[in-house]
Amino acid sequence: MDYSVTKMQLPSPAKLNLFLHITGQREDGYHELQTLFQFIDLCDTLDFTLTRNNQVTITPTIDQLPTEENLIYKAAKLLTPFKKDSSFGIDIFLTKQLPMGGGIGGGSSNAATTLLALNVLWECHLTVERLAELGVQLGADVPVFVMGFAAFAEGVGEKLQKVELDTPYFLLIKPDCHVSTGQIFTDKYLTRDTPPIRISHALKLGGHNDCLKVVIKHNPEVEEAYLWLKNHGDAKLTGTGACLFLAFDNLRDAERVKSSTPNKWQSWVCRGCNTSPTHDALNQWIEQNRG
Ligand SMILES: C[C@@](CO)(OP(=O)(O)O)[C@H](O)COP(=O)(O)OP(=O)(O)OC[C@H]1O[C@@H](n2ccc(N)nc2=O)[C@H](O)[C@@H]1O
Ligand SMILES: Nc1ncnc2c1ncn2[C@@H]1O[C@H](COP(=O)(O)OP(=O)(O)O)[C@@H](O)[C@H]1O
Repeated sequence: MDYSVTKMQLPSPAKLNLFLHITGQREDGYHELQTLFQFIDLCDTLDFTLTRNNQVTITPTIDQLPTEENLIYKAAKLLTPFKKDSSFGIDIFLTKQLPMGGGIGGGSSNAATTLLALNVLWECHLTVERLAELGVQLGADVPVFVMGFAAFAEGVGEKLQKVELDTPYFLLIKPDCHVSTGQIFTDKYLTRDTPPIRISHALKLGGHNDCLKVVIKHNPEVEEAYLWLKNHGDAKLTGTGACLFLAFDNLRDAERVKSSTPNKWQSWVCRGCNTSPTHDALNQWIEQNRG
């Protein structure tokens, strides 16, 4: 055994798309993007317990989501061929805090956290690059969570260049609606021809979110929250929404605007991070449990 300890607890953070440009569409229908990913310290928690029964269990189940469709389960199944011992199984306890379908990548993050944890507990010994390559099959956002650094991303989000960004406080708001990513990407009025920019341009000048107009058209609740947040600064949509965010230099200002946020919207104050909290915790676990 690489490690005698059979339990591991890891945070599974959300991401923000600080901007999201759609630069084209591939023949398979998927869209070519340019985006700036940053993690935030708002996290789910996953507790892993290694077993010897060759089973994958996840508790509690997510409402209306069969276990086989849970991205945590799919991630575990992807790693099964690489287990050092075929008897290895895993019990996973999920503490969900991240809203689903909010454009903050909770499902993708859970999948990446599972890949990283099982790679160690099941002694698969795959590189993070290989895990990211496997992970993209589960979702375009999985690679950035596996690699664990803030990144300028291209392709469908899997071609990553590491970046160091300011780490502001963010006020994150979730309007009370669920945006369908598929519906946004199939809308004929979606802008798909934003000219590609260079990374230096992206870092200096930022960008916008091409999905905003179409998301607002389909979801009046997002428009209402966007207009409200815009009164306080440069409000942005993350991914295909529904979550919106606004950056602040200091915690006090972020908390002040949060306290005036209408109760009908969930809201959080969080901090941007350039390294994924999953990686910080995993490195600490490895350091503590090395033989
Ligand atoms: C838009 C982004 C930006 O970070 O974030 P989210 O809003 O989902 O968090 C992602 O690229 C979301 O990627 P991913 O998580 O794989 O999207 P999925 O829910 O699997 O995709 C749903 C559908 O959207 C379309 N889709 C998705 C990604 C992409 N680059 N082009 C697409 O055309 C496809 O039709 C796909 O079947
Ligand atoms: N472990 C998981 N956590 C959240 N959502 C999951 C999970 N597994 C599968 N899903 C599915 O993925 C969808 C998108 O989830 P999520 O990644 O949180 O949204 P988004 O990419 O919009 O931020 C959910 O609506 C749900 O059906």
